[in-house]
Amino acid sequence: MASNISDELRKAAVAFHRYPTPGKLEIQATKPLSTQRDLALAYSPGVAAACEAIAENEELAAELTIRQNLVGVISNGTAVLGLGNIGPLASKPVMEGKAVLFKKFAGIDVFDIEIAATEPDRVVEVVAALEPTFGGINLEDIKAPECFEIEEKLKARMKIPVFHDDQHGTAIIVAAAIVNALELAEKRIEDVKIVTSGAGAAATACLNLLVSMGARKENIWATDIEGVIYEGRNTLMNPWTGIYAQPTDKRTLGEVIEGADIFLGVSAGNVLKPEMAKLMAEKPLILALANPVPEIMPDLAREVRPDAMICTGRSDFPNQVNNVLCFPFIFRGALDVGASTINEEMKQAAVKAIAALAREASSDVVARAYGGDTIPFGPESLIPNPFDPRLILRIAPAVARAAMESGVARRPIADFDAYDDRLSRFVYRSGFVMKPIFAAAKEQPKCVIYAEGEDERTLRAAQVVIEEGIARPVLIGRPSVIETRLKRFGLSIKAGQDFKIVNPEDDPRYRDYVSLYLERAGRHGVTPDLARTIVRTDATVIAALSVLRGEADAMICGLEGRYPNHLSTIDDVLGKREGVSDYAAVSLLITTRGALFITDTYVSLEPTAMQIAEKARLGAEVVRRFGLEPKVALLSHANFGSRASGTAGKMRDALAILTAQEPGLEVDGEMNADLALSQELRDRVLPSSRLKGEANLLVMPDLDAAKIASQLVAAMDGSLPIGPILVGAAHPAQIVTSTTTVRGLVNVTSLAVMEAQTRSEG
Ligand SMILES: NC(=O)C1=CN([C@@H]2O[C@H](COP(=O)(O)OP(=O)(O)OC[C@H]3O[C@@H](n4cnc5c(N)ncnc54)[C@H](OP(=O)(O)O)[C@@H]3O)[C@@H](O)[C@H]2O)C=CC1
Ligand SMILES: CC(=O)C(=O)O
Ligand SMILES: [Mg+2]
Repeated sequence: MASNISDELRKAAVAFHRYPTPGKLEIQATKPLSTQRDLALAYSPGVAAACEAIAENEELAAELTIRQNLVGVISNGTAVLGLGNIGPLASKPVMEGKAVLFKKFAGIDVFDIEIAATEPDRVVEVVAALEPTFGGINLEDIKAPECFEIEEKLKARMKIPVFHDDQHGTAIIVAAAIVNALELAEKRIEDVKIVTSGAGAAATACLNLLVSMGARKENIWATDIEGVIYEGRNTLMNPWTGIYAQPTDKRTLGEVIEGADIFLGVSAGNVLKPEMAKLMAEKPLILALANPVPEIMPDLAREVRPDAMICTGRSDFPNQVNNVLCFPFIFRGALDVGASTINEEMKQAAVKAIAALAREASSDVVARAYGGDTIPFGPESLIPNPFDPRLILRIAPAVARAAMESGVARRPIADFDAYDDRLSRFVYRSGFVMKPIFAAAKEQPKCVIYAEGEDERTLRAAQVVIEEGIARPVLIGRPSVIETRLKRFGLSIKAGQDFKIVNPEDDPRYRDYVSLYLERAGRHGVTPDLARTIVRTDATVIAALSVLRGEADAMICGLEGRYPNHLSTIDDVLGKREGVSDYAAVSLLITTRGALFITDTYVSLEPTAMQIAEKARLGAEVVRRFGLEPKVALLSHANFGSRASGTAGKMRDALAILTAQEPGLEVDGEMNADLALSQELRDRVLPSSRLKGEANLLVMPDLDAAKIASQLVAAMDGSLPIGPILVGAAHPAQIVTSTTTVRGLVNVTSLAVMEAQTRSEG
């Protein structure tokens, strides 16, 4: 039964599931339970009030419980991936996995439920009885033909969406891929020959959807473990697949594959042989979707059919056609309008949204910003990448609208702009913020030199950066120390092979470095003797010199020592970017409300109005790198002239300067922080404010305010801090802090690489 995955991946996956706690999920309370009063509200006696309210009006369950955001992922383990009938208990990792995907991609909570029942009526009884618990039911990995009967009966009985993911999630994403592939191949769905391997849950639903889109039954050839589904066959037949029976004496996949435009594999690994692929029509589409082993491995298919468009269900090849691109988002839309079902209109809306997203022409900047397909639309990129944050933004509203228009929405959305805003906030809160930066970095990894190359965090970050193809690291440090530590920490990267070392105690470029340093810093009180010592001992100087000499594209320092000292070295050696009068440090916090940028958190103690305006402009530049439009608030203790104090006046002056310099920038001030984050509050004070919605860049009047505010927010909210991000240097240079984590270093590395790419383009 062992599936064909490498030993290395198998071990890593088992460890992943085992540590640090068994499994992939846990339940978290969303209300505090720290006092007796909390307990009285959450539990007896207070909870009775919520119960009675629902007993009187059941719609209130959507407001008083998690039901409307809770989906049951339910399996009986009879068709688990392509592993077959391995039973409900063994299916649990997949169901936990689906639960995590629902949560990560769409913010939907899930109880995974594995039931020990195979007889359809029994499964129906168990699931139907769960209706009070859930806002929707996602049936998973239940084999055909039982799955058809189970779903049909549940749909008839339940007033919430019941969706068999392997049927419809798969059909939707397959249809989207086919729409796009046919356009590229210049073929029409009415004309193409479609051959399946598999005639089960996924295959049947895919074919039904394709027929509803124009595919012709006489062009469809379904095969399963017994071969071709033909008229008169009486083994392993059922009414659902029977409709695709062909009047033919051909009996095997090998016989019917000839001239096929589309191979749809939803069966088992390695079923499509290279010699069969050879027989397909020109520019064929090969959908080898069995998991974890596809019907044909992409390299093998490519070898025999260089003209083919090839998709698999896996994350490690391009064109991942997997229902993960659909189920989180179709449920998001359905739940958000209280849909009673997921109907054909909603499915078609999802197909269109996915197909259109893949084709969306995006400028370089937008493609990077969204971290989606860096490969432009084409044979290698027929559908969006599962991490494309636009998936939720496009599919959920399209599905919600279709539900409303087709009359199945119990809680229609009144304001779609506000809904879009809510979805965007979800996207940017959930760690997707860094995705575009990682995607951009991986596209063209650059050479990054790390000053503190012996630090454990640098070594661990280097391992990640190399494995993920984000950058080519150079570590400053003693080779023997680095080697010993790599061994101690169990890291596999190798000096010379995966990364380079610059050894300050023994570097042939030493003399050149000293004279360059003198050239740059000689007028800052550095004598030749001092220069010789510094270049041997100060890793930040060495890092900056190698960037200046073009030996590295970007530098990172700051794990040790003080921020101002690192900045002053960078200033001595690299200097400021042309047209910039001062540096700024922008801190990004991924808060529970979304991404919040704060400037200047490290550089200027008491900036002038002119400097504040510049910091706002540099901050806006950073916000744009994340694909966001800056919404800038100049913060103060006063609101729009409410007090005549000095700092309020300074922020007002800064606004005037900024508006003159960059009239298109959405900025206002001076204002309090609460006004910056609430349109409603702002409307009460200055309804005509140029700032709309929530500010995402807060410009602080001085360093105290910036540092205190960012640390307070991070500590109270548990926000994820990214940065500080240094702007204003003539070459890419970043200064982290002594508390930066390994993940933090990886984040800053990606930002530095992205900046280096922009410089080399410019
Ligand atoms: N990429 C994606 O998003 C998805 C991929 N899949 C994959 O599709 C496959 C099928 O899933 P599903 O439809 O839910 O399961 P089902 O059990 O409902 O259907 C499986 C089908 O494949 C056939 N089959 C099994 N082994 C072979 C074989 N060696 N040669 C030819 N046909 C075979 C079965 O035939 P018979 O019944 O006669 O035994 C049956 O028709 C799995 O590998 C699954 O991982 C499924 C859903 C989504
Ligand atoms: C992806 C999926 O649902 C499956 O392979 O079963
Ligand atoms: Mg499945």
